[in-house]
Amino acid sequence: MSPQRRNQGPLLRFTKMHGLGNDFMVVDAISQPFRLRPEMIRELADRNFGVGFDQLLVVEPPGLPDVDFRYRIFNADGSEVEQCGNGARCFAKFVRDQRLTNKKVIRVQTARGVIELRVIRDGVVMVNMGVPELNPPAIPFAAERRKTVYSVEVGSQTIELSAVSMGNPHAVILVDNVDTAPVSELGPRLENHPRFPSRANIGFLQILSRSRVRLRVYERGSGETLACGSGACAAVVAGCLRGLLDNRVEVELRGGRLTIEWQGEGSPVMMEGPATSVFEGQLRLPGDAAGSRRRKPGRPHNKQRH
Ligand SMILES: N[C@H](CCC[C@H](N)C(=O)O)C(=O)O
Repeated sequence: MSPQRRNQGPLLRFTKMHGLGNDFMVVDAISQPFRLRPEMIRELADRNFGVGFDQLLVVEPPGLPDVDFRYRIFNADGSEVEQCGNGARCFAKFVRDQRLTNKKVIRVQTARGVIELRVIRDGVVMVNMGVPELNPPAIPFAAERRKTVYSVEVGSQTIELSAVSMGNPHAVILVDNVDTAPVSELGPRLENHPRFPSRANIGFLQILSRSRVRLRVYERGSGETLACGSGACAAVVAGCLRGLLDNRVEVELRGGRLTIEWQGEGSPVMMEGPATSVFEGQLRLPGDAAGSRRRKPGRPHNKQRH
């Protein structure tokens, strides 16, 4: 986004937010026109040359009769994805702060279904994250049949993992100590493993007790984040299915704590946690930002399998 080109396009208003340090650029695409190519999203995600964020969250008008908004999610690599739990809490705070609604129970349509956001008080939101998907083809994960723990070959290693979808795909690996877990080495190799045809978020789970865990997540399309809401949900589901956790679990992430509840197969995962606004900003997009087909030279097109 060269400076001289910066002054050609429209001004874009946004709010910078985070959920336990998992940070977002949030855009109201109802009150202002907004459409960005993946390359532009990658530029805006850059923490030196752009705004800097793990995900871009976009608020759009509803596409279904019984929902309040459409909720679109883009990773820092520009890939559009199906779910973002920390983002959902921030979404609820954003639409109320921006006076787009005064509801305290907000139904939003994502790429993988409808989720319900319940504002407990300002800055604290409970999200019904939906029923986890465990059947391999729906995750998607390549396996002959559904198992609680799969063995996956990564180079010369065999990794034991659980596979869960919260709308987005997750692998969950048990570790003795998240502080020494091979997040940066194993995370990207599993994120892009062929058995995850849509890639995956990789969670490293340390069990402290039946109601307390620690978790680090190497996120699909963004790398390790300080917190991952859908990852916390997937980790609790995996731990419960392994018989290691009770129904209500405190998940300690590097950015803070989430409360996750799951009553077992067929029931939705409930997540409660904070949502924080940091600042409001505006930026001028390059004149051709809004989606002309001309590709920018130079940047390798990111490997996106969506
Ligand atoms: N990286 C994720 C999207 C964001 C999830 C995370 N930030 C959360 O809070 O759930 C994916 O590609 O599925």
